[in-house]
Amino acid sequence: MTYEEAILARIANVLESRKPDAGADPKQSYVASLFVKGQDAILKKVGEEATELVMASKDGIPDRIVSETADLWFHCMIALAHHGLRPEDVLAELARREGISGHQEKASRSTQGDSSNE
Ligand SMILES: N=c1c2ncn([C@@H]3O[C@H](COP(=O)(O)OP(=O)(O)OP(=O)(O)O)[C@@H](O)[C@H]3O)c2ncn1[C@@H]1O[C@H](COP(=O)(O)O)[C@@H](O)[C@H]1O
Repeated sequence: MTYEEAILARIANVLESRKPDAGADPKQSYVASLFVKGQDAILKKVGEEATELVMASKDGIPDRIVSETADLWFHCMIALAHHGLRPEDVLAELARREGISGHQEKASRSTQGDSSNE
């Protein structure tokens, strides 16, 4: 496991420990408070953080772009955890896609009769 993978895995472990059935206190833990509020609250934060990243990117301030991207990734990890998924699942999917052009992937979808992205 790389240093970066280890960071994501450690955060994912902390997220698991913040779930209601793990006994985390929503008054003490931001993550626990989001889990208690439920999926809609988690997804609302994902949407807000995505919008904040868009604004930071338009402003072109590198520190803010990094900070807002961290916020977005973090809240995406909470959304994954809500579904029992882990960052390793996303890394595996990215690894599977490595070297496959997006154009090539889309073309192969249309020859398979997948019209979901038309
Ligand atoms: N990486 C993070 C992290 N990034 C962002 N945040 C929080 O996510 C929230 C982002 O919301 P906003 O930027 O919109 O700020 P806000 O207006 O204060 O938030 P809201 O009131 O709208 O929810 C803030 O409260 C941030 O502090 C994080 N909270 C926790 N972590 C990690 O999660 C771990 C567990 O956190 P707790 O569950 O709080 O102990 C921590 O040790 C960290 O490793």
